[in-house]
Amino acid sequence: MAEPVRVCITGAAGQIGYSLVYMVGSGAVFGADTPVILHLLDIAPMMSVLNGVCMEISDCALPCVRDLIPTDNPEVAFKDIDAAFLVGAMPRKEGMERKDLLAANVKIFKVQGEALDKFAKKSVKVLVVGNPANTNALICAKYAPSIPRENFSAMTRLDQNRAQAQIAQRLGIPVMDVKNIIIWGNHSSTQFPDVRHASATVNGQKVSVYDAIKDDSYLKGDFITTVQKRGGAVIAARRLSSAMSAAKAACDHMKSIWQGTSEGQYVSMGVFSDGSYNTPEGVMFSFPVTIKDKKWSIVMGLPIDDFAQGKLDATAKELCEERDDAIAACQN
Ligand SMILES: NC(=O)c1ccc[n+]([C@@H]2O[C@H](COP(=O)([O-])OP(=O)(O)OC[C@H]3O[C@@H](n4cnc5c(N)ncnc54)[C@H](O)[C@@H]3O)[C@@H](O)[C@H]2O)c1
Ligand SMILES: O=C(O)C[C@H](O)C(=O)O
Repeated sequence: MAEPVRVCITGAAGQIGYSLVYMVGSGAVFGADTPVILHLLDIAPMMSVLNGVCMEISDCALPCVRDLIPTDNPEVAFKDIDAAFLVGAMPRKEGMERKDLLAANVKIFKVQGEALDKFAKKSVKVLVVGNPANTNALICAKYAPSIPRENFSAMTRLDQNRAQAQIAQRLGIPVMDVKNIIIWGNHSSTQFPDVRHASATVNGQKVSVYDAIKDDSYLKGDFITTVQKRGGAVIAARRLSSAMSAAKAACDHMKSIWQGTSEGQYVSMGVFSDGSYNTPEGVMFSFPVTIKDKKWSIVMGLPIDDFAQGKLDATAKELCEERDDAIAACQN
């Protein structure tokens, strides 16, 4: 068996945590032959619930789980970790936008950035799930200056999965036959789910999604708004924000980092913008990326038409506003 990977999951006593701890423990992310030591962080009042989660994980008798470390102490949670899923944060309620969570959540990511900086391995890969995810990831990285900023990313994989599922359902094909849908920008209602470069395999033939769907007004209208508003629709239906699908997407995201992307395929994640595609440098912008040896590269050279450029500009503007608000909130 390989060396154990130390994995921290924050908010482990919460909704997403309940699915995520199991999925990571089952070997779905780091591999069925890789033992994991799970560092599970939550706040002090949740320790009894967290102990219950640990009892259940233990009762699952998962071969990959080498050890469980439940704690409310960030030093213990982040000590020598290889990977972190930063989930612990307040979820939004009906009627809120994700950016309304900024004031409540951003300081958690400042404190956790400082703790990661002190206690985690410098090679740690940090995935931020807690909302507003892009801007929380930016703040977390800012307060962890000794860790390369490329090691931080924000989750837009749930949006990618949602978009892929919508197209597959529309075409009546399996989800795996839809490839390379892109989520640009913020994990918010300004995100741009883009199928212009995506392909679908229909009746054994690989064609562009545009040619397969043959409905411009759907692809430029309802498809985009459905994906943009899917989180809110789940909240309206469940009275709770998405959890199982969020945990699955977090696993997909970290698995892409750990195991790389396959030839010809890309995935979307919020990463530091280097100004590519005329986006503002330094914000955590969701781009299509390929990954090799745990390092991501933005897919370059995709044509951007006027419609797409308008969408990219709108989500970029929101990310700049969030960044400025977050930096101000951290100084109070
Ligand atoms: N990026 C995405 O696609 C995506 C998808 C779904 C949910 N989310 C976000 O994920 C976050 C968690 O959602 P949830 O449904 O699991 O919420 P939840 O309220 O069920 O669980 C959150 C957990 O985090 C804990 N927590 C709070 N502050 C903490 C801290 N400082 N350190 C450690 N733990 C802390 C809470 O005690 C709780 O157990 C929310 O912000 C939600 O909006 C993001
Ligand atoms: O929408 C939310 O607030 C939760 C999450 O970000 C989601 O997309 O489901």
